[in-house]
Amino acid sequence: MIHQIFGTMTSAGRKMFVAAIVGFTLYSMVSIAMVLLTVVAIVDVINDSGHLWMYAIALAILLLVKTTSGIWADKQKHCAGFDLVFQIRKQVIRHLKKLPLGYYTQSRLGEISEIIHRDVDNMELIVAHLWTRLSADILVSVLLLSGLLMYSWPLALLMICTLPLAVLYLVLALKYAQPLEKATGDAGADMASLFVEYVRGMPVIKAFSQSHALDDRVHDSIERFAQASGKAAKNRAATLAIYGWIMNLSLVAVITGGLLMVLYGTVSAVVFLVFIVVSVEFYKPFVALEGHWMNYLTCVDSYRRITTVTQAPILSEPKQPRIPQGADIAYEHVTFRYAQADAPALTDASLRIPTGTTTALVGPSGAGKTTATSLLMRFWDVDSGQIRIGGVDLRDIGSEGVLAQISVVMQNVYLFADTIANNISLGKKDASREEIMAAAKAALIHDDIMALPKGYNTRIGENGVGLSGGQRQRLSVARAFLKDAPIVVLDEITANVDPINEALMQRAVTELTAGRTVIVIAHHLHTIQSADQIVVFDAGRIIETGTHTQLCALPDGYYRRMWEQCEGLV
Ligand SMILES: Nc1ncnc2c1ncn2[C@@H]1O[C@H](COP(=O)(O)OP(=O)(O)OP(=O)(O)O)[C@@H](O)[C@H]1O
Repeated sequence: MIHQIFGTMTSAGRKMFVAAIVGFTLYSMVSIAMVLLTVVAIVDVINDSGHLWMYAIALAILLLVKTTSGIWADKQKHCAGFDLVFQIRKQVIRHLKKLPLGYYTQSRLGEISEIIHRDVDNMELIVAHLWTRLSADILVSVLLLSGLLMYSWPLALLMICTLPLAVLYLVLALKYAQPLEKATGDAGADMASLFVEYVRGMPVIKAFSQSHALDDRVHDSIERFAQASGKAAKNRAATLAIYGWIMNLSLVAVITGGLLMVLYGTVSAVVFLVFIVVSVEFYKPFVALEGHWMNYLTCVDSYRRITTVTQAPILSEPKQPRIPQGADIAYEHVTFRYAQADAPALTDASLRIPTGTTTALVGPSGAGKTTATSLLMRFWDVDSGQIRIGGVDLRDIGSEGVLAQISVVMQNVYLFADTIANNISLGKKDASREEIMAAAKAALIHDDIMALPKGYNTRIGENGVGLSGGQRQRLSVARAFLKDAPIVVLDEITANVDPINEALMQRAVTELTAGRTVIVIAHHLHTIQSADQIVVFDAGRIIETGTHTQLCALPDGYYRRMWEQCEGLV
């Protein structure tokens, strides 16, 4: 981890890191020099040497050097820490962009946001608060100890007599603390992701307030986090107290041994006094060690979570992407299984969709219709077989190339907190206002937009401005018009819009799909009778393919039974 973190920092960041260590070393050395000078001054002034003003000036100069080096080192350490956080955050975002879209349906958004915010911020601890101080402290301690050993080695040995035991205790205690810190971090990430789910699902939660299912999960997660962090905090407090006690036994040893040596005349009272004062300075880094180590554990834990994003597998992209010739689609013996699933969602599926035709995918819930369209958009790559657009394998076209060929109109339309115009121009970033308006007119949403307070410049979400379900769907049709891709994937509208909106949507969609290759995930059989091809899925397999008339003519066919049931209901 340490090696990788240093590799992530820029050379300017690394320079600031070294500068911070130099600054803190200077700061600590000057602090010790001031203490020693004070002791010498007291002895000297008591002996009436008359150097009082000289000592006062020397102390004032040292104080100035100490303050300046402290401020400088502090600034350098924070800048080095920010450099690291900035670089890691950029790395995470770069990788997030490369991840297949399928990753986002699997992974929880709250968790990703928690990693980008809290875990990446935690990495600043490691550089700013841990390594710079620790490196400087270790350097100063070694220098101090060498000096004191030369000054009076018996007292110096007494000063460090319990230190190895204290450090050994700390190492063991922190090994014990590691799973507690990990549990706290994981519970925090879990709680954050549930909060996001909770806020996003608020309308549903309110509508089904009887069930309280998510309420209970949120409360459980809060409790789990409180319990985990409480346990970790108790353990920290106990570790700190015991560690401090073992270490301070050295101080008792120095005082007792030193007093005996003064009594027997082995050392002078001044040497003894110097040792007591310097011991306090010597122990300071070791007192801080516990906190440093805890920070280190936090960082290791955060780094582990960051790598779950930065090392998530990405789809391989072609060095020289090929451009499809035409908009016909071919599925050849496609098999695909989701990462955590036992059975494949699609098995040996083969299908040909000629350019400019409409194909409806039908079948019971969970049959594999959405998976088939997701694979076409390269949200994931197939496990075996291949999918081709215009005769070229999707893996040779590359993710960007594939998505450029396809417009998607889904039931759940995501709108960004931006202007209506920018929401439409997602399909074509450099679109002019005229092009945006033409697309909106074609999608029969122009009049609705003009009725909004600022027309196309109205921001979604501002002053409570929103769009109805039907309007949102037509806005997504406008996006598709603007994108003008040769293939359209359409999730057929279910009954969640009113008849007027549904009729408008149907007209807009008919206009959009004319002349394009269209795949419709069909929920109503009576809307797809005129499709050029109907593909029936069941348990991940394509079991029937044909026109409505052909499929109805199949004796005991699956589609025929579905159709008869549907007719019966009508
Ligand atoms: N992200 C996912 N991770 C794991 N399994 C999934 C995922 N998405 C779908 N599945 C599973 O894959 C199978 C096919 O699902 P798919 O969504 O393709 O069916 P569908 O025919 O579109 O269903 P529906 O009409 O209800 O949308 C189902 O068993 C489903 O549980």
